[in-house]
Amino acid sequence: MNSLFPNDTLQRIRSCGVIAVLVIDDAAHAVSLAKSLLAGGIDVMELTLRTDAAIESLRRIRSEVPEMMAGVGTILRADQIKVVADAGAAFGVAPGFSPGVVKSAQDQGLPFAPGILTPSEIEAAVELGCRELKIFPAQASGGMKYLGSISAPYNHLGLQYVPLGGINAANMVDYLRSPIVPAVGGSWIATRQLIAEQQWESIAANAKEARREVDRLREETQETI
Ligand SMILES: O=C[C@H](O)COP(=O)(O)O
Ligand SMILES: CC(=O)C(=O)O
Repeated sequence: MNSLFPNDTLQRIRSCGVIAVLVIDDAAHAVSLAKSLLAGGIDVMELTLRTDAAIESLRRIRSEVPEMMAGVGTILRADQIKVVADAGAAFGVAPGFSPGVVKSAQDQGLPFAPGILTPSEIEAAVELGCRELKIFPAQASGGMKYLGSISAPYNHLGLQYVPLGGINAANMVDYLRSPIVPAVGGSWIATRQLIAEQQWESIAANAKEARREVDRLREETQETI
């Protein structure tokens, strides 16, 4: 097996343009959260394994909000991959590159994007067969200028990068203009605090704002073709 993203999963991520990265403390909030994101036009989310509620939240969303594509983030150990795959995650990601985690994702057939920040990490990930990568922390490391520079030697490989870290409605379009970026990810749409306070309208409004940025960019690029 491999851990490549199937075309339809990648297409869904590209079409959404933004992955809502979530830290959820209470699985009872999961369904309302997913519905709020959908109301704002965001249908791809990443539940981070930073809290115990992430896996139960994934199960509830899969069963009650099937229109949402839910992946899992912050996968730090190889043994977590089976739990994530068994719970029905559409994909897995991590902030960094761990060969053991990548190999476990390949064994389980879970689409997986490791985090990279250096040429050596890109090369190690490519050597293991990865094509979809996360770049973290994107803004602090130099934003799209850094990503454009670091990715240049590998452009012939068709790698795809999802930037994460410090991204928001004001800077997301800088990344999305690049053909090597199918989507950005970020926690600004639904912060841990907004979720804990059940601020569903604010979350839907943030999602809508992000959606507007993606749509505006699409209109602009079509106009210039
Ligand atoms: O720790 C990283 C976050 O999950 C994603 O970055 P952000 O909070 O800057 O959006
Ligand atoms: C930061 C990130 O990429 C993750 O937690 O998976």
